[in-house]
Amino acid sequence: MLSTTKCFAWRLRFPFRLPNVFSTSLYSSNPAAVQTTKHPEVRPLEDIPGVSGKSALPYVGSIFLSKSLDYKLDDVQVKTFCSQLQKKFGDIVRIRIKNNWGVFIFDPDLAKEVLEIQLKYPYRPPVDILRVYNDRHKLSQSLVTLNGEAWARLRKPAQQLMLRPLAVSAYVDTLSKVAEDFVQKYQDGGTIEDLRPVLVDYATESVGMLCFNRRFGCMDKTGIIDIKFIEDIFDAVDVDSKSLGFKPYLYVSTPMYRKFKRALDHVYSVFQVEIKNALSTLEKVKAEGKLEEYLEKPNLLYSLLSHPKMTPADVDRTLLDLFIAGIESTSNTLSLLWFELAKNQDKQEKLYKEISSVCGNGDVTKEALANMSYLKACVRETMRIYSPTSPGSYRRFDKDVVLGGYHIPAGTELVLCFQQMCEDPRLFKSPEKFLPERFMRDDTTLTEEYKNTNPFAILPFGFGPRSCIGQRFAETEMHVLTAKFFRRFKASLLPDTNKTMEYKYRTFAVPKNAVPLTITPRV
Ligand code: HEM
Repeated sequence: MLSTTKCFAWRLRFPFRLPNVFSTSLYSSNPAAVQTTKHPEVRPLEDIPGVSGKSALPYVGSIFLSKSLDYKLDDVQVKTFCSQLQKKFGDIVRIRIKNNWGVFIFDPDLAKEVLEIQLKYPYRPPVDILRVYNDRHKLSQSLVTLNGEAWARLRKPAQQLMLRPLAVSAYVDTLSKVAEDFVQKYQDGGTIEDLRPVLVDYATESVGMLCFNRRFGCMDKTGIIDIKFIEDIFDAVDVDSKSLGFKPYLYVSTPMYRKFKRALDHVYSVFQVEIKNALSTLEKVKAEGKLEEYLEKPNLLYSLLSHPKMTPADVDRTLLDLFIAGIESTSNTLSLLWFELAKNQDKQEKLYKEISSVCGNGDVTKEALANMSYLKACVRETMRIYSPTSPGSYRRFDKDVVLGGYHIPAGTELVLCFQQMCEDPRLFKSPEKFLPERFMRDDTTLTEEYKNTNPFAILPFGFGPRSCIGQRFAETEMHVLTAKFFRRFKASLLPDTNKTMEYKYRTFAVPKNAVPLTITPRV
């Protein structure tokens, strides 16, 4: 029998915490709006298959529901919980979330309907512990702690720079040298004891370049950022996200908050120095009349500072968000991708052939990457097998809407379970297999039934105005390094390595155990 704490825990393992739903004012549906959406064919929310009886009671319903499902509290419990909901009720499920209703969606066409509802300011629950830290230190809030107009004001300038198509070529230039240094480190081959930490170093070095146009020295351990602190930040965010809404750190200094504060103080102090140095370099090159030449290289910091609507404080907070979000995400996805490539030697060979034929004797350029469709399919397939976040995306509308013929009152919490969709054999044939070919239109090795995938079943970076702002950077970072590395080395798992990857969620999917790799230089 699960304890009450455990029963609640599923609710708190979402990558981005659900909001405090005790505030009824947020959730009371507007009767006028209900009327406008009513239609003879539109059925009420209560008709959505889901909980009844005690499990439908406000506040305590989720306890009864959890008891009625056979799920175990483990690191992938949100996944287990969602799978059980789907098994029991179907592809659209209504459950109680505190005093509100939550609707879980397992059908890509319904997910599409949700995502296509235009919202100027899509809401996402803020990263609370960071919000509190900022308040306490009288710092401005940032992308991950803001919503509404305040969020949009910060998002717009950063998005213009980071997600425009031209950004990719700038990123290739930025990242190529970092990736080359990574590959050089292993030029003689040998064994990498654990992939994750070395890829964390690469990701930190890369995102340091994005933010400050300078090398931090993470890959040769002379770095000014102590990576341990980044992990402490994610640990604390993770613990906070399981806190059942009880936040003692709001009143007393808890060990968890102290850990978070110590880590963020460190990162923030490095940032202060970096920003100061970057500004004095700019002053210097301006005084020397070399600004134009200096800015030939992409310079996010300068571009954000020059934006008329960004204050220096906004810039500093935006860069900090990018820096922190940018490390755990790509390093873990890369670890999982390389594990799959080492496990599936035939796929690795196919990738090697693509890289060699596209690059010839030349470098991995932007043009070359544009022609590496198998590489991109490998990354996509990795994110299908190991959904980077669990269970998927979250939406909440401030007006009533109709979805799949059901009336959804304003404030209902909608959870789009992409993780389950990605593992659904109706949507992806043989979902347990690593088959990048399913995303290759021109490939003839798989039959059409493998390839008939619905794009709304796999959205690892989210969708729409609030999707991942780092998507292009992250993809380029993974593509450049993977192309350079697998062109140079053949990688295999050690003979006693478990072929089933065990992983957990710490906001992002993280391998539970060390991932060792043997690498042999290709001649
Ligand atoms: C494999 C790599 C990555 C994955 C899978 C990923 C995934 C996501 C997802 C799912 C979201 C939330 C989208 C939503 O709520 O609809 C998000 C938001 C965000 N990501 Fe990423 N991300 C990755 C890499 C990065 C990188 C490299 C950066 C920074 C350079 C970054 C910065 C951010 C930021 C700042 C947000 C919040 C955006 C906002 O609220 O406006 N991410 N990411």
